[in-house]
Amino acid sequence: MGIWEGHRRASRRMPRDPAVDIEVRNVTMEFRRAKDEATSLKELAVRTLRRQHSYETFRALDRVSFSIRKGEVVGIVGTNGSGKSTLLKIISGALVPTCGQVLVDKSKVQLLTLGTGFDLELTGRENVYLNGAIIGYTKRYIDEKYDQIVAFAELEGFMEEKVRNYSSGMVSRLGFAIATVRDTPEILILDEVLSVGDLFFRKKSEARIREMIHGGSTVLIVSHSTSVIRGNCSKAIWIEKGKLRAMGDPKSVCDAYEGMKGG
Ligand SMILES: Nc1ncnc2c1ncn2[C@@H]1O[C@H](COP(=O)(O)OP(=O)(O)OP(=O)(O)O)[C@@H](O)[C@H]1O
Repeated sequence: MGIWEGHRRASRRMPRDPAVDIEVRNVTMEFRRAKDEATSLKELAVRTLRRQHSYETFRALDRVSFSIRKGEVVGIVGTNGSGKSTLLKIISGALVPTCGQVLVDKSKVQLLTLGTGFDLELTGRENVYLNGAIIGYTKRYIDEKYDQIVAFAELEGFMEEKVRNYSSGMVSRLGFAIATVRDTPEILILDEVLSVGDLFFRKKSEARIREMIHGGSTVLIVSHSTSVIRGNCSKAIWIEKGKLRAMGDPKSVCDAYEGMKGG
C-alpha cells in the first residue's frame, strides 16, 4: 500500500475563545493509495520492479468540524477504518490535513497510542529506550523512569529477553507502561489504550487511565467500548466513513451508534 501523509505545514494557531482547547475546522484528509491490481505474487513483483503501480485518492476524513472546551472528556466512536486515529494524529500534529485547520496549542498535547515502535529483535530494555524516544522522552528521562516502567509492566526478570519471545500481552503491558509513565499533560489524547493484557493488568491499566482522565486535563479518547465512553466522558463524537455523524451527550451518541451497528 502506498503511503502518503500529506504536506507538513505545522499550524501554531490557537482557538480564539480561551475556554476552548481544540478547534477542528473543516478537516479533510486524503491518502494516496496504490491500487492492488496484481493477481499473483509474480505479477506484483514485476509491477513493483517496473514501477507500474497506479494510485487512487482515498478520503479518510471529510470536512470534520467541532470544538472541545477546556476540561471536557470527549469520547470518539466509529466502526473500523472510519477515520478516528487519523483525526487524533492530525490533532496531535503527527499528520497535517489535506484541507482545513486544527487550532490547538500543540505543546500541551500528548498522544498515547500502543503497538508502534517495537523492534522484536531487540531486548525489552532496548525497546523501552527505543519506544520512549519515539514518544518523545529523553534518554535521561527514561533512565529515571526505567524501574517504574518495568515494575508497572510486571516484567522484572524479562527485560534482557528479546521481545520476539514475549507474549502479545507482555508487549502490550510494556507499551502501556512506557506510554503512561509521564505526568498527565494539559491535553491528553488516548487511542485505544484500554483493554490491554489479562484481566488483572486490565484493571490496573483502567485505574491508571481513569486517574489520568479525571485529573483535570482536556481528554480525547477513542474506544470501541461504548461503556468506557458512557462511563467516563462528558461528550461523545461519532465518526463514520470519515464524516461526523453525531455529537452530543455520550448516552444518546452511543445509543445511535449501537443502533446502527445492530441494524
Ligand atoms: N498512511 C495511510 N495511508 C493510506 N491510507 C491510510 C493511512 N492511514 C490511514 N489510512 C486509511 O484511512 C482510513 C481510516 O483509518 P483510521 O486508522 O483513521 O481508522 P480508525 O477509525 O482509527 O480505525 P480502527 O477502529 O480500525 O482503528 C482507513 O481506511 C485506513 O486504511
